Amino acid sequence: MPDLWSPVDVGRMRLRHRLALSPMMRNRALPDGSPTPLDAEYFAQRASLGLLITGGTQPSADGQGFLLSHGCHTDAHIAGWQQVTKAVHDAGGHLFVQLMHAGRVAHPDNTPHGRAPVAPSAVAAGVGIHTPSGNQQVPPPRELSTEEVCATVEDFRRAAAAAIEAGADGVEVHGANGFLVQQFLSANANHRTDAYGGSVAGRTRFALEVTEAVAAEIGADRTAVRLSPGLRGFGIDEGETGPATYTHLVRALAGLDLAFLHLTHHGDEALLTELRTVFPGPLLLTRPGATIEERAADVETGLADLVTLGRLALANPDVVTRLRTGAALNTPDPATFYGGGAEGYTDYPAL
Ligand SMILES: Cc1cc2nc3c(=O)[nH]c(=O)nc-3n(C[C@H](O)[C@H](O)[C@H](O)COP(=O)(O)O)c2cc1C
Repeated sequence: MPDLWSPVDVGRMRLRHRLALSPMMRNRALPDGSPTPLDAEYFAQRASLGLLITGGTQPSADGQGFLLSHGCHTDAHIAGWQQVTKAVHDAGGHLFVQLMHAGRVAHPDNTPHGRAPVAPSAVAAGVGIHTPSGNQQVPPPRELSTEEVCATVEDFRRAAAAAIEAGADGVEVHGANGFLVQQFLSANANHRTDAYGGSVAGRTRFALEVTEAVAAEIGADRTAVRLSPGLRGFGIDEGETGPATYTHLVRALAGLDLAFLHLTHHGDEALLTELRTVFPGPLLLTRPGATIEERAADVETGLADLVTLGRLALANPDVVTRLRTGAALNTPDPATFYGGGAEGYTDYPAL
């Protein structure tokens, strides 16, 4: 079995090792959502990770949930991302833009337009997120009409084209962590009676249509999807319907020849093993909070082809060199929390 330091082909990329930068919002875009030179510097510093995935980036104005998050749907956004992709490529890395529509995990005070969040159904997430006036409960969302669901699929398609125009190596569809795509997947958030709700096939339809639209636009070998089966949090509780939903969805995704599937482990080891069998392409695994040894073991046992580093790579931009040479690692700030609470998605000091 391969080790962490062996090369791997992923989509159009030949990567020198099996580590990748996990997507992490830093919430320091310009107020219009454009990336800045600080973003270019931040990603270039971490280029030795090879595959860098940006933090959640809204495909449309309505997709924004958090303060000062990035967008990828205007000419200004494209110009900003061009600076980032150039810096990353000059430093030898590859950049995938993570397209994230926050859905109901959003607060109007965090967006320039101030509109109410939208979601599959008018079911509140029941969580608090960081806003300019501190931690606030997210308000109940407005239910998307069927036409709006189709329009949202098109937003993802256009944003994927914009990411490629900006020089990105690909796009990761954010189907994890309780945001819009996972709200469609989860029976406790999706009470729709049209084709996008109800059965497993109905609840997985939006995730599939978004992925197919992105793949048709930019090529399947530049398209990835992140899923977090078994997540409890952000108002998501998939309960007994979860495993069947993910087996169905991943089986359908397996037919698309994607660049990679990114799974986050939330404790169901048997489901993870099953999904690994169902999906024949490259599998990127996030095992939150795991040690380097545990992450390396996921590659060595063949459970994953690549593994991410998140907070460790925030605190150590040169984490690859440190790991290769056995140098000491900075400990991530334990106050950095990614649960969407008061501390969630706020700035983190290391560049
Ligand atoms: C500051 C911060 C921001 C995050 N933002 C995102 C995000 O935008 N998209 C996403 O899919 N995951 C996000 N996450 C989750 C990480 O990708 C990752 O799953 C998590 O940090 C666990 O991995 P780790 O133990 O290596 O840090 C974020 C995590 C942190 C710490």
